[in-house]
Amino acid sequence: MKPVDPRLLREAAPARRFLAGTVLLGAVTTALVVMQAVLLAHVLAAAFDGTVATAALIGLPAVVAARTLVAAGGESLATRASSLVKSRLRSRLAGRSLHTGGTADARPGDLVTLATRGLDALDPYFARYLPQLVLAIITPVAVLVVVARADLTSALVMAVTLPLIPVFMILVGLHTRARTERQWNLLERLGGHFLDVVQGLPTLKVFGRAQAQAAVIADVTAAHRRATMRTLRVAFLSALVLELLATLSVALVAVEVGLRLLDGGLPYETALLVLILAPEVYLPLRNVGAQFHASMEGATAAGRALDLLGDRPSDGHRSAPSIPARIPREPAQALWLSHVTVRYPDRTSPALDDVSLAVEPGERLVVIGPSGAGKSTLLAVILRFTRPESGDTGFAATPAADWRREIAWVPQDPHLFTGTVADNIRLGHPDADDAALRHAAALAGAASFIEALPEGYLTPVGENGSRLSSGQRRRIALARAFLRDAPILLLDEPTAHLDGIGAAELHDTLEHLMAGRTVVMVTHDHRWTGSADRVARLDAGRLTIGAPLEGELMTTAPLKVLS
Ligand SMILES: Nc1ncnc2c1ncn2[C@@H]1O[C@H](COP(=O)(O)OP(=O)(O)OP(=O)(O)O)[C@@H](O)[C@H]1O
Repeated sequence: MKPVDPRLLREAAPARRFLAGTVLLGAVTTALVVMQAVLLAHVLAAAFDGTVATAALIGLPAVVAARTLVAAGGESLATRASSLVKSRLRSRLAGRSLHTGGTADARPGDLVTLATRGLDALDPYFARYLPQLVLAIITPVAVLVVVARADLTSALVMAVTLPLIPVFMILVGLHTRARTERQWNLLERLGGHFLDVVQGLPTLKVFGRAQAQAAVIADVTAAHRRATMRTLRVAFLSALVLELLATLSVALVAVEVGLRLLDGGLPYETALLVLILAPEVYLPLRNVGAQFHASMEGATAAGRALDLLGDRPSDGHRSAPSIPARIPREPAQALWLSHVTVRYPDRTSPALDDVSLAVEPGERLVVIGPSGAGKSTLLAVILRFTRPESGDTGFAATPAADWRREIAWVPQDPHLFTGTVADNIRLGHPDADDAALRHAAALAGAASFIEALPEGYLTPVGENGSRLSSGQRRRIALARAFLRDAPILLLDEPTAHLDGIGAAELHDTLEHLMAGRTVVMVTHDHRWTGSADRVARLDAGRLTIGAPLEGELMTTAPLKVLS
């Protein structure tokens, strides 16, 4: 990281007035530092001679008070500059995220970490580091000029030792940069991964991968902790060494001044002035080193935010299925519900009201119904995400994890996890080899667009597939289902939000996937009723076999209802 990031300063253009005020107050502080030293030397020298320098005695507290006020004013101006820059960067990040659902290089979780904790860390950069940087430039020069006019030898000693501090700081900075960047990357990964896992928890549960993800979060947390400790260690050590260097330099001036004072080669008041001013030459540089470490996190985060505000999401194209699916085994447990009622905690009317149905092995049941009728709730009961308030099911006695092994679920908006395309398909069957993976992708009609991606199957998909179109995400979810090769298939609105062409392209793939499996499909799309073995209708939680609505194709056998 450079001492000052020019992009960040450009971003701070609207806060220019505040920053200019900070620089001006820095110059005033320097003048006050010199005045304070001159007055103090005068008061002490007078006291040594047995007199009282009244004017200097009155002026001294006034100068100290003015120094305090100017320092407070400087910090307040710098904080206002920081707030302006933060809110500008935040709104640009939010705008970017809204338009793209993330960026090519950042997942929504990363953006949240950046926009909150990351940009908050800019306060030390603007409120303390930048003002201190100004002081570190103005004060040593001004003090050296004052000392040179009083005593050239001391000024020369200071001029020789002073550059050692920035040289040493640059060396430490180079060493720290990589560590801070690593620490920040890990924190971002942690934020992104956590959000990713929470969003995709239902999918992880169905595929039995939730525990594995918890272990990944634990690993990233531990790595972040180690990186933070390493960065802190370097920061503490470098502060110690800078302190030592500055103290030795002041001691050198003190020895040289003391010897000449004993010789009588230096007036008492001049010696005092040099001794009081000597630490002031090194202090601002020492402080800027400390503030540099405190502000690095914010500056790194802001740099990352500025990097991200320039990228574009990529897209691909669709492909058609080519290879026939193989016939899967029968489910081990019976798929039936008897008098099942589900009521959500804050609702008076039930989401499913006394629903009974049985689906035969290999049968295809299509459940249609308007929005809010309870279709997703029905799937949630079968997936064991929702426990019925009353009623019984054929799978209630089976442990949920075992039952879910029988199921492949393609949700309405499939969740893709951070990782490669291959990782996402393998969720369906973690031990599957590459050949099986490619076969599943081909069956899902996903092979050609995956192979056209920059790194093929090893291309990272971005958080929740932000680099893929919604049709491509759906095909990856279908590939997952093909690879899972489970006897029961649950489909939630498989062609929702697709135009006529998109839905038609997906139709053949879905037919392949459904072939030979026990299928429950919930949908608004009446076109699917034509190929169903049976059609059920859900209305306000009640499953009915009523007369088809106008335009509906309810040409199927009546629904079997368990008594
Ligand atoms: N977690 C929940 N808490 C409270 N009420 C819920 C919850 N989930 C669903 N509901 C309510 O239960 C009813 C059935 O919802 P469900 O999502 O099953 O319907 P749906 O037919 O799948 O709708 P859509 O087609 O819009 O997805 C609705 O009235 C809905 O508002």
